[in-house]
Amino acid sequence: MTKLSVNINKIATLRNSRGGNEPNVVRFAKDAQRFGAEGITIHPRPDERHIRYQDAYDLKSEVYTEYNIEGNPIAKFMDMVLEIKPTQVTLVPDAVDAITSNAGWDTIKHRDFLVETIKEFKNNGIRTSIFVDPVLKQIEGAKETGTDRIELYTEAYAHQYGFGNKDAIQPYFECAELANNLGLGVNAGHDLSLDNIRFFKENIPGLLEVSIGHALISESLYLGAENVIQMYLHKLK
Ligand SMILES: CC(=O)[C@@H](O)[C@H](O)COP(=O)(O)O
Ligand SMILES: NCC(=O)COP(=O)(O)O
Repeated sequence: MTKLSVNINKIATLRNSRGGNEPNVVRFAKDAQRFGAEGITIHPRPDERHIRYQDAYDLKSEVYTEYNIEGNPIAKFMDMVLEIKPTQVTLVPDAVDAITSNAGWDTIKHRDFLVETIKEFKNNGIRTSIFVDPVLKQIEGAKETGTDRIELYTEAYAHQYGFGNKDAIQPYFECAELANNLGLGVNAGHDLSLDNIRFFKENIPGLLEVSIGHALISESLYLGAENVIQMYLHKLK
């Protein structure tokens, strides 16, 4: 079974554009879960341009599905995650000024840092996942870090699928198969959408969770959030 985790960053982007508290991220998270979402994802960035650290705290008592917090484990982020204790933390190696995530970890170069960081989260009962490119040696490196799961960075797949290039799934298939064999759980995310999700799901063995934000919120403007979440759940069956 593949769980759908709804990334609500974009709700905060809209809210922040006017000040005030509309749309309300806690209300949206509650509604998304009521509509069937099996998790809520947030990715607070150091400049807090969308989800703010305070939102992460406000959501804690309202997320009764899986709470996934993504981000670069700088000190402020680590303190916040260790205090909130979400279901899962996903480590993403973003530069401070990144517009959006644009690369996975080099799990070989940053092995020692990842080992230490992951140990700290796991000692606090938080499941860990690390964002990686679909490269076999990075999956082998991920295994060495002690992480529970990987999150496959799907931007390249989504982009190529949009051009009709279905072969773009191949490195993801191979990496997922390797991860399964190594005992690593497999998550995926970035630019997944109603158009490309079914083919991805059908071809990735043991896909445990997808986190989807930008497309899902955009599609919801046209079709409504309840419809859209139901459509994803149907495609993920
Ligand atoms: C790791 C990942 O792919 C997502 O968390 C994505 O980066 C969302 O972040 P933004 O909403 O800031 O684009
Ligand atoms: N981890 C990926 C995520 O949470 C959402 O990414 P996107 O759908 O906004 O590209």
